[in-house]
Amino acid sequence: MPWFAGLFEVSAVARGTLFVMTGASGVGKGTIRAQVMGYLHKSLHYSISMTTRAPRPGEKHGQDYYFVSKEEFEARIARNGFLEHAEFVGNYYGTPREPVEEALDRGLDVLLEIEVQGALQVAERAPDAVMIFIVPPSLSELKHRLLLRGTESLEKIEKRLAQARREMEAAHNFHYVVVNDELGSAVNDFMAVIRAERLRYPRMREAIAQALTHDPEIDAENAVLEETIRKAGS
Ligand SMILES: Nc1ncnc2c1ncn2[C@@H]1O[C@H](COP(=O)(O)OP(=O)(O)OP(=O)(O)O)[C@@H](O)[C@H]1O
Ligand SMILES: Nc1nc2c(ncn2[C@@H]2O[C@H](COP(=O)(O)O)[C@@H](O)[C@H]2O)c(=O)[nH]1
Repeated sequence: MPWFAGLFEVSAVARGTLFVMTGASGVGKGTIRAQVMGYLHKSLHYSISMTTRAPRPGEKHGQDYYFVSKEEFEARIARNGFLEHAEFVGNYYGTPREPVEEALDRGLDVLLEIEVQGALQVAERAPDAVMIFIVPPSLSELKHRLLLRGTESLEKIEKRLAQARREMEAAHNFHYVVVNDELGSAVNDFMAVIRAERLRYPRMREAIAQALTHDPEIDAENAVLEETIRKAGS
């Protein structure tokens, strides 16, 4: 059997890739995600998380998060309804399992934007997931961004910053690191990771199978060219 025979047995839809973006609170994950989704909204499914934190002004249920009670969240934990979940500075956050599995099965890539403990759970449960760690240019800049964002009290900002120092020690567990200094460069780097991952061999099996086919129109032109060259040489 030729080496490429298996290429033709590719299932109709290749499973999508799971991309996990993590990093300290305030590093710019949500900002990068919004831009990336602007470019890739047709091929990348953003997983909407569930949380017990109260909505911030302007945040919408079902768009920014599913805002639920502690009881509802714990009931979902009990029925294994999360791909991952974690407690972060006094609230629960989690990724509902089913929509992620469904999108991956449909061949869509999926993006999670989650904190570090949850990302490490995904790395263990889904070893094929692509893990991307976002870092700030400095801790001073991280604090500056949280202060300017103005969505948390000073006390909560200090808690998030203390957590950030611990989280950055976990950076070695991730495949890629993107520095979010200048936003445009960070978005480009993030997009480069997605582009490169989409060119990995398992995703390119159909392209290789296609490369081994013939096109009758080009074959006919080739025959004419061959004949012309042969005549010119005789
Ligand atoms: N490259 C950047 N330069 C300057 N400011 C930035 C940059 N990226 C994001 N910001 C700003 O920093 C603040 C925090 O960004 P964002 O909310 O996206 O962070 P996050 O990592 O999603 O935070 P959290 O984890 O707390 O949800 C926002 O006000 C955002 O506008
Ligand atoms: N483990 C998970 N972490 C999540 C999820 N959704 C969001 N997050 C992260 O929580 C913190 C705080 O978020 P905020 O909206 O209150 O600022 C931040 O790092 C988010 O990325 C999730 O489903 N699981």
